[in-house]
Amino acid sequence: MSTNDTAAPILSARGLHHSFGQTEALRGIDLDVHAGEVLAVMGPSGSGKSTLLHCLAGVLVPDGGSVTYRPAGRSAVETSALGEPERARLRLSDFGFVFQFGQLLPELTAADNVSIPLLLAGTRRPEALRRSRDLLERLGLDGLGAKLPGELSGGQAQRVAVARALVTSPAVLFADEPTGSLDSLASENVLTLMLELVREAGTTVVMITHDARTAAYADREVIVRDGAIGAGYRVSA
Ligand SMILES: Nc1ncnc2c1ncn2[C@@H]1O[C@H](COP(=O)(O)OP(=O)(O)OP(=O)(O)O)[C@@H](O)[C@H]1O
Repeated sequence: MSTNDTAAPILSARGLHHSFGQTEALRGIDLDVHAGEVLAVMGPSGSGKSTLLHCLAGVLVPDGGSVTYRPAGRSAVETSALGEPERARLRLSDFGFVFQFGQLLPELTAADNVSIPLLLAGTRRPEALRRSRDLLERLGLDGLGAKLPGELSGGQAQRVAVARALVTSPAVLFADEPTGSLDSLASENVLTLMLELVREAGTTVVMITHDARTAAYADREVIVRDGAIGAGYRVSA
C-alpha cells in the first residue's frame, strides 16, 4: 500500500453537516482520506454514506463544514467553497465515479462509453478510443469494445463502468456500491481487476459498500451511523 500517514491527507472533511428538508443526513463528520489508500465506507441504509461521498467528491455542497482536496503538486483547494462550474471541472479532471448500476449510455458501444470522459476533457476521438480499448483489454474485455451495454453481462458492464471511471487516470475514485448489483463471483472479479489497476496507479479510492467481503479489499474502513462516523479500524496497514 502506498499510504503515507505522515503526508497531509488528499481529502479532509471537517464538521460536515447536511440536511434534506427535516432529515439531517450528516451531523458533523470529520474524515481524512490518505493518498493511495482504499477506504471502505460502511454503515446501515440511510445512515448518510452516499451524502458523505457526494460531499467529498464535490457533487454536493454541505450545509456546514468544509471539504479540502490536496492534489499532488498543486495547491490545496476547499472544494466546498467552489461554485458548480469549478467543481464540475475538478470532478472531470481529478475524480472518477462508479455506481452500483454502471449507468452506461445504452445507445453507445462499450468503447464509446469509456471514451466519454476523455472526449469531454478535449482528447481527440482516435486517441480516446485507443486508450479506451487498451483499458478494456486490461479489464479482460478485449474484443467487446464494439458491443452495446445491453449485449454485456452484468459483470462485463460493470467492468466497462470501471474502465470509464479510470480512463482519465483520476487521483481519486469514488465508488458507490460498485459491485452491489452482481453475484459474488462477478463481484470478486470486478473488485480484483479494479483494485489491481488502482494499486498500480496509486489511485485513492473511497468505496461505499454494505458487504464485509467487499470491505475486506480495503486498507481501512469507517462506519457511518446516523450521519456520524462510528468506530473505524485499520484492516491492514
Ligand atoms: N435527495 C434527497 N432528498 C431527500 N432526502 C434524502 C436525499 N438523499 C438522501 N436523503 C436522506 O438522507 C439520509 C441519508 O441518505 P444517504 O443516501 O446518504 O444514506 P446511505 O447511507 O447512502 O443509504 P443507502 O445505504 O440506503 O444507500 C436518508 O434519510 C435519506 O432518506
